[in-house]
Amino acid sequence: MKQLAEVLQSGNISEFVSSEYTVYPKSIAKAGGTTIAIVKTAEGKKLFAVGDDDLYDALVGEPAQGGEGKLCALSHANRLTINNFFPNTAPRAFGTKVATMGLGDRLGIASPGHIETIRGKDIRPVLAQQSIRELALTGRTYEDVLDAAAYAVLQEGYTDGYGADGDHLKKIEDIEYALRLGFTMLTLDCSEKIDNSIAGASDEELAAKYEALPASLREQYESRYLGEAAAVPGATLAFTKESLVKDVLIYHEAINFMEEIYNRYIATLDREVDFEISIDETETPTSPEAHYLVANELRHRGVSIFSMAPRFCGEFQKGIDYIGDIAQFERELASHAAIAVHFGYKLSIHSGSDKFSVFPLIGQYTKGLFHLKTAGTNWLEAVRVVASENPSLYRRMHQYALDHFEEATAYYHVTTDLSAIAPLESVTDEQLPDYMNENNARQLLHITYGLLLQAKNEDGSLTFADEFFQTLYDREDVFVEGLKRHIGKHLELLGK
Ligand SMILES: O=C(O)[C@@H](O)[C@H](O)[C@H](O)C(=O)CO
Repeated sequence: MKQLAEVLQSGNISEFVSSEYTVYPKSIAKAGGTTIAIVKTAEGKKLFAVGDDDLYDALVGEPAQGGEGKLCALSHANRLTINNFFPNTAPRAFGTKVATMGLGDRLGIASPGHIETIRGKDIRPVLAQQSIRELALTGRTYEDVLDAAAYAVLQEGYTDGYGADGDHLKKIEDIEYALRLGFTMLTLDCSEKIDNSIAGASDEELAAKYEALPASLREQYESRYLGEAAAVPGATLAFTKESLVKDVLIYHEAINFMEEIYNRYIATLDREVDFEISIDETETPTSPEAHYLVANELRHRGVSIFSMAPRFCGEFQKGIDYIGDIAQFERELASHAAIAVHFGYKLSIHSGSDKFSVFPLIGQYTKGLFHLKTAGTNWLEAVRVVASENPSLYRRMHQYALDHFEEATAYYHVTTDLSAIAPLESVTDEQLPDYMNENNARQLLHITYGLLLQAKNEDGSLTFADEFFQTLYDREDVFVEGLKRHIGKHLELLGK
């Protein structure tokens, strides 16, 4: 470590040679008289610091061998110190004028590869993006999520800014949890306030429900939407009394919820937060008219949003390409994108992983100004690494996923055909990575991530996770290249 201290202070990192550990060269940073760097050791990544002032004193670590400097854990406390001395390692809001991409990292190890993929492009990364569902399934916390993203930004010397999205939040306590930690994006999941029963209600039931609303409210809706046609350039909108009644009954409570959370939190914060509305995780596809209604009501109520995630026609399932009539998708996308432009926010594409057949349309109709959310596909790239570098582990994980698939379908909507997946015994080790190119196998491994990562043996040890993370640690170069290739394909087709 003495040599490392010397080369860090001299700035001649190229002279550093060690059999014990390697330095991430882009991580070298100075604040006052202290220099830090992230190093890869046999025991994991550490933060090395050498110096003698505030930053050095604030970092918690052990004296390094050789007496020069100290070796610190990539801990939550040290991350907060790093944030204080290096502001670019703290998340920020981006607003509506730049394209953004949610790069959800369920493992806490994907962000370096994401940064290398997105660096220099006309789009900014939301590296710290996880839903409460993902935290529950992986056993992680939002502190873990932020820590991992911040250390990745330090490791990669990334200075263009990154976001932190408390994703698919439904409960007040989860919203407050994310905001308390400094999350810079809030995705409000309104699915529990959307009344999906309306789609199948009889005319009598619809009339009774609608008449039960206050007359003043009904008159307000009717005067706004049944009078003059909505004038949104590029959007085809046609309200009828029948469609208006349904949309009001489907979304009225959700709109109230959006307004409540905005007024209670977003409007009162002393900092910028990108506020996203999610109405995508629901059975009811969002018609362009319904999208316009929600957006227009929010405007009338003074609610300003960063992005809106409608439930598009067709299927945006996890980890696989778009399923549906692409011509209809294009027609409706044109209106959805025009509505977003009209009201001054970005269209957000959830379950954005792998929707290659519609990415060019999304880039075209949003004019390159969108928010795209991915998460599962990044987990699957890690699984691909295991399939190529540790076939025995992959086979055990694959079998476990087959055995526990039904349990996982409680969390995610998929139409996976397990019978279409090639039997493990028919696949050679060299062919294992090909599973990640087959939709049914992709969804099998996608939705079982929580069960796989938290599986335990009878003695309480982790069945797969320790070996899984060690494999990814040993072959992080393969993981980075896989993410650059796969997420790079997303960006290229989106026109970025
Ligand atoms: O799995 C989750 O809960 C999230 O990744 C969620 O699916 C996210 O909002 C998303 O759409 C990622 O593609």
